[in-house]
Amino acid sequence: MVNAVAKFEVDFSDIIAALAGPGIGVFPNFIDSQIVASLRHDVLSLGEHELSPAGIGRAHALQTNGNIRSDKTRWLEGDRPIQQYYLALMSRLKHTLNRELFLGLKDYECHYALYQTGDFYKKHLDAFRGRSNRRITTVLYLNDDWQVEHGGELVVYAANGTEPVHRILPSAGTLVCFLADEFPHEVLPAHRDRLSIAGWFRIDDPIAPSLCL
Ligand SMILES: O=C(O)CCC(=O)C(=O)O
Ligand SMILES: [Fe+2]
Repeated sequence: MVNAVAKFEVDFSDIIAALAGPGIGVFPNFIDSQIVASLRHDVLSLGEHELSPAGIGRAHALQTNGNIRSDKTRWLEGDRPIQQYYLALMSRLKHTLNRELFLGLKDYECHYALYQTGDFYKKHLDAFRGRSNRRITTVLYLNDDWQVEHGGELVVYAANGTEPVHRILPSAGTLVCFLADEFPHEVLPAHRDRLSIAGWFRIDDPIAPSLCL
């Protein structure tokens, strides 16, 4: 099935415009529903022991802190064809971002995240300017038929304030993309299982080799 849909074309032009303009964009139906279903199937096929409590902070000082976030994650390493498909798609996006916006992105890393009932991720930034190699955050949601009453919204705040600028339902196929050091955001508690793939484009700047977040 993956091969049959691998030729599915994804248009990146709206993402380029969003990142060059406001620095954030929300793209419903970004990915074909068959692909989303395969990704969902892939994460649901993982056993309990294959998902770990999510970490906070830099890789070399990674700690888990259930007061800040309570989801479970698993990094995508291309173990199965559907993961390879998604990583290849993001690699194409990386090349397009570099070509169009001269961002010098070197790498992309992403993990599945499972928020079970009651799980949350308190307000945070994904990167701190000058102290992180993460430049752009992507989140793709995998949840069919998500309703407002299921909670679990991603609330994104203005760069310099407490004003929410986006409230995003984690609906299947929706992609959110934003500058990682500009937008504080939080995941509100979900009332049913909430699946996503959170990822980051990185500049692995040799000037700051030890900055890993
Ligand atoms: O799942 C989401 O909506 C956002 C997750 C997030 O903020 C993160 O993993 O850093
Ligand atoms: Fe985040």
